[in-house]
Amino acid sequence: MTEPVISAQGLRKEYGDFVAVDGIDFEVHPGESFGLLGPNGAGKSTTMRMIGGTLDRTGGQLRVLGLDPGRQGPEVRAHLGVVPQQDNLDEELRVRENIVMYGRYFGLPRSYLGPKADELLAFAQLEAKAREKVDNLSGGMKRRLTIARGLVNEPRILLLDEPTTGLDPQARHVLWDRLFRLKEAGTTLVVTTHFMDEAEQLCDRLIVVDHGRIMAEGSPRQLIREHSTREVVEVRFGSQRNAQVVADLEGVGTRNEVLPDRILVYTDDGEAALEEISRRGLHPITSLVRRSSLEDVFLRLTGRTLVD
Ligand SMILES: Nc1ncnc2c1ncn2[C@@H]1O[C@H](COP(=O)(O)OP(=O)(O)OP(=O)(O)O)[C@@H](O)[C@H]1O
Repeated sequence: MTEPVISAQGLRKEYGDFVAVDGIDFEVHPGESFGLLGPNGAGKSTTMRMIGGTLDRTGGQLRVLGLDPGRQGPEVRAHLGVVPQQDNLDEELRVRENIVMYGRYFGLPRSYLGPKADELLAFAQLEAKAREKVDNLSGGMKRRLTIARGLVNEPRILLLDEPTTGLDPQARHVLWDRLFRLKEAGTTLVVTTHFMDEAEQLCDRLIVVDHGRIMAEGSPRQLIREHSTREVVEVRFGSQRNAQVVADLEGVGTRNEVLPDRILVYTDDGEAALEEISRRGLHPITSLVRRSSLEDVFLRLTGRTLVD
């Protein structure tokens, strides 16, 4: 097996008395797309900042490309691309200049940066916007520019903190496509997200985190297989009746979850479960059968939904 590009053992971060990251272990291998999936406040950004060497850990071991980001921050950052949660583009500069100036911080020569900026603008589908003010870009374009900027030093690892939060569905798909291309080209991606669809789209392997701890680890498919059933039936009886009806649904699937607006019936055969529900004389206002997702895994592991 190849050496991991990131390895954490017992990684810990305390803010005063508060434990934000509570002794987590994980490894990221070259070329993989690795995810940290968890709700707001789970400790994902804190972990990313420790990897990027901008926040000191308070305990445990952390190695990034064989280096200690706590003590060798600049050396580590030379090989990393960072896409923070909030776009921090320079609004004073035009689109292309944002990439060039960022490259200057790395001490990269202008002869390299000119052609590199054009290559990255093409990659980010922003050639036509090269001379625009950053302010005139849409949210999706700003994210793509932040990613392009993060690639200026040809990083071995790209850290993406909540890459598509706040974007509309179409912009999210364009972004996922760009990230998929990077991964195909061999860049290791580390992605934090609280969107299960994003984790399923992007990640080969992920850790599910909650309250600074790892709840589970594996590929999306493995996690679903281990912690959920093949299918889920979602039935709605109206907010008043959901709680009454749940007892009548006992045994239809292997497990039920009652959410405020619906009941989830976990089963390997959704159509058969629906037939059983109507055989029992229960008539939901709406029903649908779907495949299990990482949202179901999270609900199973924590008793809560990912996005409140
Ligand atoms: N500087 C700080 N001082 C005190 N507490 C902090 C500080 N930074 C973060 N925290 C707390 O640590 C916990 C983890 O925060 P973190 O930002 O890592 O979570 P997250 O999983 O990335 O969530 P989000 O998506 O909301 O950023 C939160 O409860 C947060 O309030």
